[in-house]
Amino acid sequence: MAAFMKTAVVTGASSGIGAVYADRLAARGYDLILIARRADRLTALADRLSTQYGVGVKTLVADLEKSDDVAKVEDVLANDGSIKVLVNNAGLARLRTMADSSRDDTRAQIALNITALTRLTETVLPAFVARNEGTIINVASVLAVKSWAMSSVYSGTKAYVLMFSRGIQDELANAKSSVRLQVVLPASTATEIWTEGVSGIPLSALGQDTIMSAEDCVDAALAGLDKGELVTMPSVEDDKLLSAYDTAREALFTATQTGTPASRYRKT
Ligand SMILES: NC(=O)C1=CN([C@@H]2O[C@H](COP(=O)(O)OP(=O)(O)OC[C@H]3O[C@@H](n4cnc5c(N)ncnc54)[C@H](OP(=O)(O)O)[C@@H]3O)[C@@H](O)[C@H]2O)C=CC1
Ligand SMILES: N[C@@H](C=O)C(=O)O
Repeated sequence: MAAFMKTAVVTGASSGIGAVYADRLAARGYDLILIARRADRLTALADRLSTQYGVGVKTLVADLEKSDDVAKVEDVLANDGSIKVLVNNAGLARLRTMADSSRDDTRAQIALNITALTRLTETVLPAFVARNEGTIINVASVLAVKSWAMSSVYSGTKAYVLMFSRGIQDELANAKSSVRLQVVLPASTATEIWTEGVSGIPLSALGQDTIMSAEDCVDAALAGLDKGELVTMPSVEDDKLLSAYDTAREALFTATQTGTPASRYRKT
C-alpha cells in the first residue's frame, strides 16, 4: 500500500518558505506531514490544504532544537514507507556579531540548521536508497557562500548544509541512484525570519529590491528541481556564475594535491 502512496515531509511548515512548500507539494498530490513548534499554525494550514487539495495532512509538533523531539520525528519518518519527499526547511537565523551573540543563539542555530537536518536526512536516506526513489530538498541560503560580520554562525551552518548536500549528491551519483537531493540557496525572502525576534533584523531594513516573495522562491526552487538541478539559487539570473564558482572550487582543491609546500613558503 505504502508503495502507491506518496507523502512529503516539510519541516518548518508553520510559516514562510516551509508553508509554501507544503502548499505546492499538496497541489502536486502529496499527502503531507507538517512539522514545527506552533501547533495552531500547523493545524490551520493542515485544514486549509486538506480541504483545498483533498490530500491527507498530519501535523507533528516538535522542537527540532531538542534531541528528544528530533528522535520523535525520526521514529515517525523511519516507520512510514510512503514518504517520498523530505524538505529540510526549518531554520533559524540570529544575525549578530559574535561579540553580541549568546552561546544559546549559537547552540540553537547549530542544533536546528545542522544537527536536526543531518539527523532527518540520515533517517530517510537509507530507505530512499533501498527503494531507489525519493527526493530530499535541503534549504540552505546564499549565506552559505558569503559570511558577513553578523552571520558567522548562521553562514557556517548554511555552508555545512551546502557541503553536506554536495557530498551526498556525489555519493548518489557514484551509486547511479535515482534518489535526488537538491540544495536550495534562497537570497532575502519575505518571511518571519526577518523580524527583531528572530534574525534581529526587520524586513524593512533590507534593500527592498533584493527581497523575493516566499511563493516566488519556492516556485523557482521547484522549477529547478523539475529541471534536475542539484543546486538551485532562485534569485541568480546568470546560472553560469554557479558553474564558474564550482569550477573555481574544483580547481582550487585540485591545486592542493601536490604534497609539497608552495614555493612562496619555502626558505630560499
Ligand atoms: N527568509 C530568508 O530570507 C531566507 C531563509 N532561508 C532559510 O529558509 C528556511 C525557512 O525560513 P523562513 O521561511 O525564511 O523563516 P520563518 O521564520 O518564516 O520559518 C521558519 C520555520 O522554521 C520553524 N522552526 C524554527 N525553529 C524551529 C524549531 N526549533 N523546531 C522546529 N521548527 C522550527 C518555524 O516554525 P515554529 O516557529 O512554529 O517552530 C517556521 O515554520 C530556513 O532554513 C532559513 O534559514 C534561507 C535564505 C533566505
Ligand atoms: N535567512 C536569511 C537570514 O536571516 C538568509 O539566509 O539570508
